Amino acid sequence: MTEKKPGFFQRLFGTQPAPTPAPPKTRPETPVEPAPQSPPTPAPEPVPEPAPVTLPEPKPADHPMPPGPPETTPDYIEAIEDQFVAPPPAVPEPAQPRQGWFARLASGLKRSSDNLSTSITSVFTKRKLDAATLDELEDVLIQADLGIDTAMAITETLRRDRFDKDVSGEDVRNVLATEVEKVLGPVARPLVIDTTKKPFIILMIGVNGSGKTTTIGKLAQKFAREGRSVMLAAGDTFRAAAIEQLQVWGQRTGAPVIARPAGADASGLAFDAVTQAKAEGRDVLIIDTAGRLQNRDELMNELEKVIRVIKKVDPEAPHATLLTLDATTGQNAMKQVEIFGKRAGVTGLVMTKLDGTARGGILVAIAKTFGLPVHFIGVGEGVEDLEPFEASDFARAIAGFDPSR
Ligand SMILES: Nc1nc2c(ncn2[C@@H]2O[C@H](COP(=O)(O)OP(=O)(O)OP(=O)(O)O)[C@@H](O)[C@H]2O)c(=O)[nH]1
Repeated sequence: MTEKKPGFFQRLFGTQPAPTPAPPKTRPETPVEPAPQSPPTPAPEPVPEPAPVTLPEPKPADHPMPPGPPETTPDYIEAIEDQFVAPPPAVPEPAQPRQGWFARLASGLKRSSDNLSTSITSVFTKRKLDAATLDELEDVLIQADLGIDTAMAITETLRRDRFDKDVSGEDVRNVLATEVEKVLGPVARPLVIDTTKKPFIILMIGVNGSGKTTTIGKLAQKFAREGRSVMLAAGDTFRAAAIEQLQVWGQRTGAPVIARPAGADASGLAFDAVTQAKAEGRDVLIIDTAGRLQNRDELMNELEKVIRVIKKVDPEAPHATLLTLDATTGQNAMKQVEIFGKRAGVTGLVMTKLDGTARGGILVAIAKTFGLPVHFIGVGEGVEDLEPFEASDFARAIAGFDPSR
């Protein structure tokens, strides 16, 4: 059970630290050296040299630079090489207190909880609980994507306990929180890093833009804070921007990033990354993959190939295959779980962008239907906006209650 700390209200309603923004999807900016000042007169003084830039010692063994396809621009290669030669040291960020997370969870789920609360309140104004009201409530819950089973469980509980009595919106939200927690409790399982695996290999999969790369960055940060040595593999070789985005996260967290120029073979890169992480005795290797729609057969074949190739180096790997689900995709997320599960053997879920939707209830329907572990949820783009999934916190927040109590 999560420890409830004092001072939450102050954090919830007062100021809270601005979350660290996610790195941009554009190429990271190369520091611009100051232009030498022109001398005021045409005197023959030498133009002052710009201050030398001190870089950490290069670690070439960490960062091999495999050849890229000929179409790669020199510009791009240079940018990538810069990352390899001079990885900046990790800047450890202070651990954030958990109360901060409750505030982010509540505000992230606000659209979902407001939507539910408003609908529930409108159903339960001046009414005794009768069959028509229960039907209306069931519709509201189904429209909120909670799934038919959970919607029925909630209305059944109310029918049994409160039929023909006055029922307030708050009573209903209490039942909602209890039923949602019942569904989510069994799937709220932490991602356990098995330390006997060196490295523990995590494969991150999902449709385009579902938040894989961002989630990898957030996870790398968490693992680095836990004192683990992390390596990242930029397996989304389709998009140069995705490689660069991962490299920014690598810089931020001090994790070396195995990358090849855009267009390179993703399974070859995965093979090299696993081999290298093994040779270096890394604790965790997180492999990014290109986003793919679950109905694109050839892309799903490619994903299967990546997995086969990883297994050549370590037959038990990947030790975790995490599917990132964008909550805003609503019902389509159900299909994604089904197909990625069949093709790639999903071991756990990360639901992102719960802050960008009023349909956070979809997580409940997914939990009920598939029973897959939900390890983390994301409620924003910042590095602090991803946390291990806790059933009661989520259930309370989605029902519009303070999750810290
Ligand atoms: N609001 C919000 N945005 C998020 C969250 N997680 C990720 N994002 C944003 O979603 C966008 C896509 O995230 P990426 O991490 O690039 O997604 P991806 O799955 O790697 O994308 P592809 O490389 O196209 O497959 C970025 O702008 C992220 O900042 C979240 O929890 N909340």
